[in-house]
Amino acid sequence: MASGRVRIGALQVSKVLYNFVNQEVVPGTNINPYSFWNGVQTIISEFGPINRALLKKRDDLQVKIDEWHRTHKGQHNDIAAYKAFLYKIGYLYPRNNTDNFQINTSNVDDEIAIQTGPQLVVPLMNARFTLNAANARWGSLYDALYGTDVIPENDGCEKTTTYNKKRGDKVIAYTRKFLDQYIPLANNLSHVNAKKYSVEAGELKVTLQNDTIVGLKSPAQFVGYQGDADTPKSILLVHHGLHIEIQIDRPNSRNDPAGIKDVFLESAITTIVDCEDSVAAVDADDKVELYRNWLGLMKGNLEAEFPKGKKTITRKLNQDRIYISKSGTKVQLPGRSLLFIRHVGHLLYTDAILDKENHEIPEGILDVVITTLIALHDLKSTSMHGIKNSRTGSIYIVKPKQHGPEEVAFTSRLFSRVEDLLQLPRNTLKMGVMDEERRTTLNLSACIHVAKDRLVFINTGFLDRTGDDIHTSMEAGPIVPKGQMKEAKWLIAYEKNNVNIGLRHGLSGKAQIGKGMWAMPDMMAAMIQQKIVHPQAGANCAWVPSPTAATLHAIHYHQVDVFARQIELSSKSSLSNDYLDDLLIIPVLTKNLSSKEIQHELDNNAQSILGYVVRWIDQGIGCSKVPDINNIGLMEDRATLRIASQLIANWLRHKIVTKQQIIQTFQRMAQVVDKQNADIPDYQPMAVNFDQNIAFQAALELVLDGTMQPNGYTEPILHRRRREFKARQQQQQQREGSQKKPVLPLRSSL
Ligand SMILES: CC(=O)SCCNC(=O)CCNC(=O)[C@H](O)C(C)(C)COP(=O)(O)OP(=O)(O)OC[C@H]1O[C@@H](n2cnc3c(N)ncnc32)[C@H](O)[C@@H]1OP(=O)(O)O
Ligand SMILES: O=CC(=O)O
Ligand SMILES: [Mg+2]
Repeated sequence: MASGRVRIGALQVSKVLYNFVNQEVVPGTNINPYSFWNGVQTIISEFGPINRALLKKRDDLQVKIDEWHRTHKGQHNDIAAYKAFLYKIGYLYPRNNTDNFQINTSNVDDEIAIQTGPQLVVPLMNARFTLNAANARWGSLYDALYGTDVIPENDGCEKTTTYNKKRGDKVIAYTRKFLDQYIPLANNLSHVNAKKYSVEAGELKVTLQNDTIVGLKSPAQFVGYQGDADTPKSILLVHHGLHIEIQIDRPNSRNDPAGIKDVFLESAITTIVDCEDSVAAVDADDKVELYRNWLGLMKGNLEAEFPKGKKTITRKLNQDRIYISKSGTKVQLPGRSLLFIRHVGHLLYTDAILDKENHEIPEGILDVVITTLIALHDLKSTSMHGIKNSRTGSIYIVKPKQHGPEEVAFTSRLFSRVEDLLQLPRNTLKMGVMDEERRTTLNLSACIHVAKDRLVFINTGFLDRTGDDIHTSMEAGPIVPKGQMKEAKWLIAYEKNNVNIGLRHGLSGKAQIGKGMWAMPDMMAAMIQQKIVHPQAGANCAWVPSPTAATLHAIHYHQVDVFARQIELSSKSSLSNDYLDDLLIIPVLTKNLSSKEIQHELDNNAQSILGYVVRWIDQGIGCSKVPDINNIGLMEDRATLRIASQLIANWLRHKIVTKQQIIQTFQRMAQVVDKQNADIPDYQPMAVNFDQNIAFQAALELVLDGTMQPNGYTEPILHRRRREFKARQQQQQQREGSQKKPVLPLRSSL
């Protein structure tokens, strides 16, 4: 047995994982480590082979679909024939079997069941960001407006090194308007004219400039306050189930007539801490790093120390917020976002544990056993800091990249076995199902059915879903450029289908119907304009990339009453719509592209692939902001990489581009990316030696071998290449005999 491993029965567990579990996780859980590891062994031997069989089924179906397209050239538009074929091979499930049921999930926290609002996603590898995300339940509207393009930088309103009063005044005006819209005063009076907020006999009173004293149009919106009733430090209000806090601090209010220092919005109601597409975790060391951060969240003691400006900051989890209610009793509101954890999908295998045949085990199995063991600290309230995640005793797991009902059922059975192992009541483990693979979308009712007692969300992960659409139909013909995908008929149907099916099966009030990521982290004005479509479509939540985006997107849930919208949608006959035919429309090009259009698309994708991959391979960073060809910083993760690489692979397959053209383009764009990254310490330029640069080779491989990747996933190549990079780095360090440099010098995992 290799050194660095501990034998547990037939398993070989890496020491770093074994020690972490036994020394850091188990104490306080009342779990016997011996029984735990034995149980893990049994689960792996039972579920490992099924995992493998499910993956084989994916491949078998893909082979049949490829063959059908090859033998039915140009017939992909014959939906009836295509559909009949998909039913025949079992890709499509019969429709009517599972149509008539409601989900039955219980013990769900309010944040999921009855609150609507932004859902933040954060890479769990990065403790600094993760803490920020957990604390993003509450966000400053003043900061979110002042710091972003929602207030345009023109007319003297630029962001300057010191406070720009003109810009600040715009922020204040925007916020007062927000208050007038969602917390209106009686008699159509305005917060703009407020000079004092106070509490009298349990009611909020607002004194205006002309000394009129007015209450709220709906007095029930006033929930509580902090400080003295006559001169409160903060006023707590509520609208659409979301809280708003007016903070009053005259000396620090920049001469605001009412002494308002800031307005805080309840923002990231839920957060997904991510072990999947936004992280680069390729071995036991990486996995333990992730799990240790999750442990810190579940024990409430996660901390990160980092330099900011001239100071060193120590970031911790925020406490709950305490107010005095109207009637003088205590009001306690969660200070932190309700956390989900996103595991990896069924495809990944990890060498953190080897099975009896010396094979790597399915990483999804490792994720569920370890993260659930860790979450016992939350369920058993072992936190010394009074920090708690679920108040209903649930553990929220997002399971990504599942292909159809069989795979969802497999996950649910696996969850049950882990519940038994850790003596948890059935359905403690809740499942969020990413509707992000074609076979899941097409059989969504059946997927929900097999998880109906533990389902807490369905979410349109449109990025992976786009990648899967391209790969599945690889042989059908050349696919449209990325920018045109938004208008594709299948995608429009997919978004509607998800909401419809969610409502049909009674998710409203029990589980979230969620929408996808805003992938332009710096374009907040555009987000304010566009992302309102998510609540309008009946979605309880939608993904945002940052706390600032969460605060701004929260405004949309004040604008739209999602539950009212869901009732409206449910009463429409369209709820019974079956979008199947539209979902099957393949986005094949219908007109020839000019060589200029082709090269532009190739350049753009090459730049984003290289910009993302070089940080993934060399620095272990799984989510980056990468400029596109128009210099707009885009959030890139493995799902966006899947789209870009599959699209170019598809164009190569259909001779829209040549291999030579791709290589030349990648070499040219590597120089652009090298320039963009020149300021990163220790950055190794790709353009120095293309043949030897692992990141460059990985990027190219993703495209040139793209058609052969399972379901178009990027993980196999990324993981192999990152391991290669780490090994090379280690060898180099050994050669240099350097003790100083850590193996992963550049990871920003503070
Ligand atoms: C298809 C899918 O699966 S989508 C899901 C995966 N995607 C994600 O998880 C997106 C997460 N977002 C991120 O990783 C980042 O926001 C990026 C990479 C997009 C941009 O990162 P950066 O360029 O470093 O952001 P930027 O410089 O604008 O802001 C950094 C600040 O914002 C905070 N921040 C940014 N994103 C987040 C986040 N998701 N959660 C918490 N804090 C965040 C950081 O903590 C930092 O503040 P600090 O200095 O006080 O710690
Ligand atoms: O995971 C989200 C996606 O869009 O993919
Ligand atoms: Mg995804």
